[in-house]
Amino acid sequence: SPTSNGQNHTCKKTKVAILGGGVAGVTAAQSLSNHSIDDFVILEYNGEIGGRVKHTTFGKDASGKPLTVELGANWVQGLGTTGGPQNPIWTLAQKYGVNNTYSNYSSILTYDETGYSDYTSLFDDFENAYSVTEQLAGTILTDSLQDLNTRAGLTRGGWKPKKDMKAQAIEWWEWDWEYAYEPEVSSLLYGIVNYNTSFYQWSDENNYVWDQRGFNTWIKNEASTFLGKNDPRLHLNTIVTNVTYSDTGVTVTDSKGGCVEAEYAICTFSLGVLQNDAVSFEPEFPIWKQDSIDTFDMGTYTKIFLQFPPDKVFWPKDTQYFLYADPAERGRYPVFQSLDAPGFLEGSGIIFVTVVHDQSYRVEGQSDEKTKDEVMAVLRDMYGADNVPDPIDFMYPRWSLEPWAYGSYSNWPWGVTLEMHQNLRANVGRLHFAGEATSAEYFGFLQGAWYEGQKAGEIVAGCLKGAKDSSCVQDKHYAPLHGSTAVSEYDVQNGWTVTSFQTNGF
Ligand SMILES: Cc1cc2nc3c(=O)[nH]c(=O)nc-3n(C[C@H](O)[C@H](O)[C@H](O)COP(=O)(O)OP(=O)(O)OC[C@H]3O[C@@H](n4cnc5c(N)ncnc54)[C@H](O)[C@@H]3O)c2cc1C
Repeated sequence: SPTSNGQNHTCKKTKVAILGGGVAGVTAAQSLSNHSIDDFVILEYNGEIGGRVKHTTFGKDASGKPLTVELGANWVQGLGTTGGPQNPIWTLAQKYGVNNTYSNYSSILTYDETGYSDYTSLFDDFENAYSVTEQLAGTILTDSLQDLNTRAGLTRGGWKPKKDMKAQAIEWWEWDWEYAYEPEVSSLLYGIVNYNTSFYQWSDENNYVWDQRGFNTWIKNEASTFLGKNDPRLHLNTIVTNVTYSDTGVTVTDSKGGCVEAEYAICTFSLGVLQNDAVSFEPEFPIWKQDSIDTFDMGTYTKIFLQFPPDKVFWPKDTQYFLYADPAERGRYPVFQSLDAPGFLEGSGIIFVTVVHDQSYRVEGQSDEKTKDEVMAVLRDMYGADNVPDPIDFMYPRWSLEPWAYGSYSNWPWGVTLEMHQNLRANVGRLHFAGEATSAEYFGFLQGAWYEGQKAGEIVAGCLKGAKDSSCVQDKHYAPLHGSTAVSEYDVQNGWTVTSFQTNGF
């Protein structure tokens, strides 16, 4: 029979179509399951679940066995206290015995293009400024003041790196490394709130996962508590191309012409996927929704892996991090992280360097060879040309180009309100949204995806149980969105003498 989107075959019918099998998709399905709603399908682009929690093999250990490294999420961020509140990701990582080690951010040495150079005292300067900035964010929130960008916030605290490349390297370590964007474009208010919700609510520890089964082992294990082996509800290698939604249902088509007709759908595609029109939505999203998709930022975070002969490791083995201040370009190969350090992949000879945003685009757009040459030149500046042999393996992912992600994780641009963010979260008809980016409190983090997936699952379960169920809520959205200067204030005192726009339009 013809389907609602005109295709001439029968659609598979189900109650809920879950679009994407990352953390949010899996927790959404788990919520439905917990409500005894078992009639759902998960449509996933890749050949396995986990989404941006993704690993690959890289290099070899002493016995010739390939090693596993994480291309995406790598840390549990904000753990929690025993008996106290815990990050759900930490609870699950412990439940499945995921191997991890405390990231000691004090275990760091600093470098510039001449080699080792101790500028660690700048950390204290930054952190003093940051405390002032935190207070400021608190005032902005409680007094509903206008948001600032983080640059202005840091300046208020007395932090002004200007052209001092060492100070810029410190700032990159403290800010860009987490948000994947510069302070200039990041919200002071929501950047600080985002830090505090995880690190003050639970604990300020970040544990680095080096489990050789891969970090996504907890997702797979958790999914197997409600999905059977080869469960027919899990459709892997399925590329969704069209989502047609209304107030009565959602029809989803994939690239092979397969189709699912559902009473509800939960879309967990990344902000990058939504921004890049990788999937068509019919009807087009309402303006309030589309604007919010286009307003939030999708950051890119690229880890570049190198393996050296384990007996020729040239960096201090007892140290976790090495910060490099490039003399000309901020954020150019700034943080090297050793996996051949106590508690990690000891004896592996693996080190990796991380870049974000513009440097990610640059690196992801060029050849492996070119990037390798650049990184090697930096390492030889840091440690001396004679000490640094050629790597025996080299690899990095290209997140900004992945058609199922188009980036790594979202960031909150400055000046953007909570209402605008709510428009990103809110459902359109029976199409609901969840994922890292829809989390106001934990955007960018695994916990954000986890809570949002759970929330969407709860709402849809409530709706399926009966429209009167109190958990079946229409998400709030704001249209139009107010917040700029009132027209009456466009006057001479405010430097505005042209009045024609008021009579003739803009
Ligand atoms: C490099 C990197 C480092 C990170 N580091 C950390 C970290 O250390 N700690 C932390 O907490 N978080 C980290 N994150 C963020 C974390 O990985 C994400 O917040 C989380 O995994 C997002 O889950 P999600 O379910 O919202 O989205 P996703 O994992 O993106 O899930 C969405 C799913 O939809 C699928 N999909 C997309 N398009 C289609 C389509 N057309 N058809 C069918 N399926 C589709 C995708 O394949 C994917 O599986 C990092 C992310 C990256 C990339």
